[in-house]
Amino acid sequence: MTDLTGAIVLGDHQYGKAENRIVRIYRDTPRHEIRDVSVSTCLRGDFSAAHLAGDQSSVLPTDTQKQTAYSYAKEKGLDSIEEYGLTLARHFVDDVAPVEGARIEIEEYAWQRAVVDGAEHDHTWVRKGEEVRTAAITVDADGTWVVGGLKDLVILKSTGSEFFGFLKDEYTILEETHDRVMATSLVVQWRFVTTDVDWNGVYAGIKEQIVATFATVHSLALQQTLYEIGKAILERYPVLAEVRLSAPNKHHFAHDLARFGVENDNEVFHAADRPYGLIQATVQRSDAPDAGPAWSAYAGWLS
Ligand SMILES: O=c1[nH]c(=O)c2[nH]c(=O)[nH]c2[nH]1
Repeated sequence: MTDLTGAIVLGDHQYGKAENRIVRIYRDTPRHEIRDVSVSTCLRGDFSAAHLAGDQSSVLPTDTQKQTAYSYAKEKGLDSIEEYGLTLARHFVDDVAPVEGARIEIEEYAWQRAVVDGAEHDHTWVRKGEEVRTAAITVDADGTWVVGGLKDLVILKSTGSEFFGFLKDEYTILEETHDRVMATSLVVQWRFVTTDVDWNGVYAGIKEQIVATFATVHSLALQQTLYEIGKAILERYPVLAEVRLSAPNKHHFAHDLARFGVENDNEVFHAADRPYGLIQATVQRSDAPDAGPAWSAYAGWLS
């Protein structure tokens, strides 16, 4: 082994307040509205003095970033997480001198209006167990990047899925199937090429497209389904350059009931927890502009 002798220097660094849990109630009329988000703020620039000498003169405290995130939920509003994140990111870059770049990562948790005596209630909601909406906004001297997305969209089809013709070697015991359950918990993120967007409308359309494509594509593999989902999203929305997808294959194994003399024609399954196949793909336009720092994560930096 060769010992290394080079000088030790500070490399990439960034800092901020992760996972501010902000709930914004709009109560200007008797029918209230709710927004429930987790906001991570991250500042980029030359903060080396703080790391190397304990000099905080360029450091806007993470507490200040947190207070700004809360105040902006009232001052600027929270109509869409993309617009709110853009406003926050632009503020840090434009108004705080040492800040060269800002990244804002947001998750939004959906609430559904409670139904009481057959009518929607004005100020009570039930938390939706569905997907989490996500956004990642990056602003720096070179530009602005918005990535929208969702995660934890758990979806299952009970037929219309096959897996056969795969490569086999001496360790292959998997049997080919022409009818299986396909289930996953989707993470999908899409990169915009503009900020002139109906954020909430596009989000609703993309979610609808994901579900429809998963349901209607006769799948020969989860890989094929992911590509078809990404392609359908890009075909529907010219404001997008690229879609990234990650999908655990939530295996459902037909349980052996023959031992009891009971037939099991794809009716009773063991829903396996782990291990799981993990299939990931990027689907993009051939003329997609450079992604810059769009995918350069904050909260998941080392994960
Ligand atoms: O859709 C699938 N893709 C795979 O790559 C794979 N591998 C496996 O064992 N089952 C599956 N299913």
